[in-house]
Amino acid sequence: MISLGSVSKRFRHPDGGWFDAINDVSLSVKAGEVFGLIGFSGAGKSTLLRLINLLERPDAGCVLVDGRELTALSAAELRRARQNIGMVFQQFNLLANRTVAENVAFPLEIAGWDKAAIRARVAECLEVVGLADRAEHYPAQLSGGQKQRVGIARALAPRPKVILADEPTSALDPKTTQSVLECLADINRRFGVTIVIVTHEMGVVRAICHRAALLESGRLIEVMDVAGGEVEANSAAARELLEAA
Ligand SMILES: Nc1ncnc2c1ncn2[C@@H]1O[C@H](COP(=O)(O)OP(=O)(O)OP(=O)(O)O)[C@@H](O)[C@H]1O
Repeated sequence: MISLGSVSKRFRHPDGGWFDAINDVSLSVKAGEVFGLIGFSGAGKSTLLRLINLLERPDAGCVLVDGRELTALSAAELRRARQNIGMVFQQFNLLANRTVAENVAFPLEIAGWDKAAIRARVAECLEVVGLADRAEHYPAQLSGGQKQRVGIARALAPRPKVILADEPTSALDPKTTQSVLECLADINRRFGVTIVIVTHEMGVVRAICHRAALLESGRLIEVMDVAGGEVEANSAAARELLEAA
């Protein structure tokens, strides 16, 4: 479903030099997989996630999603291709002056859906995340976990094949974290949506990932399998993260 071929991304330092945030990373994510990107702070996890939908454009390498080479598309084609890729953010990024239903409707309005189809799809997605009774509430009236469920419903609304989640539970307490991860796992199982999730916690990898890539200083260290809730890791960096968990 997702293939990154030798992608690299560098940023300019304030001192004028360059900083390699992602260095020659290749990896593939299978259709229907929940795939983690894990590593310590500054490892390049968020940058790599944003390279998948070209929110960051790689300086080198290619990005394929669902058989399309995003790096080769025109701006208009890329806008359409991105409708196939939902995104969930750490700080939820909800529109404060829109109700829950209006937030979920937002990407469908942008995509030009008609009003009746939007109404039906919003109701469906709020049902999936267990917030049907909050449709007319505003974000400020919700708990953190509920806000993130709205974020997930909004990402799911355009029927994407891929959802990218950037530290979706980092702002939440452990119990709420569990329920938000279950919500994502449920969406993966029921609709076969491929999910890539950035985290610095092995607990998150154990809870919902099928595999996870470990990043360090912008490089891919290893791709770990997760079997029966146990992470199979070989590198010293992975063992350090496992011990910290
Ligand atoms: N737009 C940018 N301009 C300059 N430097 C950037 C930019 N985005 C990221 N970086 C740098 O690239 C490196 C990787 O950042 P990134 O956010 O991808 O790491 P991360 O592993 O997600 O970290 P964290 O867990 O702290 O969010 C960091 O050193 C960061 O300061």
